[in-house]
Amino acid sequence: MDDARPSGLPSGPPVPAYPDGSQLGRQHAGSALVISGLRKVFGAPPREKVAVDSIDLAVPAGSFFGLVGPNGAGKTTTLSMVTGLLRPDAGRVLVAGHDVWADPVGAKARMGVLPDGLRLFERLSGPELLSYLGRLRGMPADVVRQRSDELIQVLDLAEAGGRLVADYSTGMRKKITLAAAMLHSPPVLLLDEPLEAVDPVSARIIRSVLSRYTRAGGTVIFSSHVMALVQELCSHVAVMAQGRIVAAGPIDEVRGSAASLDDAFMDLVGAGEVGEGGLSWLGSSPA
Ligand SMILES: Nc1ncnc2c1ncn2[C@@H]1O[C@H](COP(=O)(O)OP(=O)(O)OP(=O)(O)O)[C@@H](O)[C@H]1O
Repeated sequence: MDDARPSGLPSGPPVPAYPDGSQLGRQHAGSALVISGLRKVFGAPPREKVAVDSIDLAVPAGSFFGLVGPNGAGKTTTLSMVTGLLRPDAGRVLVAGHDVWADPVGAKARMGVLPDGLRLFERLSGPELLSYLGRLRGMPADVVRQRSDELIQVLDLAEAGGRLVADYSTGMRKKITLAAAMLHSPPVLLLDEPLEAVDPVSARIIRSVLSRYTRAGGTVIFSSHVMALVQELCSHVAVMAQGRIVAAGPIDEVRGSAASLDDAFMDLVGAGEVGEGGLSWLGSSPA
């Protein structure tokens, strides 16, 4: 184990190697994630929906990166293509320098994923699930056991003991999936709404584990609707609206002169206030 890393989490390569010899890889040698011209259209004309509209994005290695946007902006579709779950219509994705579609094994070994809609092996206990996934990744049994014990302890899942994942609460499901995502100590974590629908105690634990991971050199990319959380946790942010990236960069730059990230977000996505005349009936006598 690398002594420079905080204890309680598996060690691993914090700095990605960049074996991708392409111009894109060379141009972004300091990036944990590179997205170029990524596009996804659902349906067929005349009813097609451009969910992700040829986006470009570079996420610096070691950053805590928030992907924010209103409902339907394209965040989940983007993360699904980045993690190799959904085939893009066009574009390239490099994770730690490995092309997700040309070199899926290399890319997937370097990422940990918390996907939208948690599908788990419900009839296993938490430790059994981690053991199974670790062995699937080809990790030695003793390493899997040691890391799994530490993750279960740090994520406060030890009391669940042999309880089946099917009986876990939403917060416990997110935590065991996060443990599975971190087990092989990837340099990049991609998390779809890791803190939504999670109670404050579990949320605090998840936040602290993710902060420790970035302090140890890992890169976290997560989607969220909660602007205060993104402002507090993230070093960088990208704002998506209608399938496009409308702003991206260090959080202070994206916030600009606005009082908060929330205000900047409202300006960027063009959200309006409820007008004076709207909902005037609300609060009057029942009909
Ligand atoms: N499988 C699909 N088939 C058709 N349309 C889809 C599909 N998946 C997503 N869409 C559409 O693509 C657009 C982007 O959806 P997406 O789920 O990526 O947005 P999001 O930013 O993650 O939204 P939310 O914040 O609500 O989770 C939406 O208009 C959505 O209805």
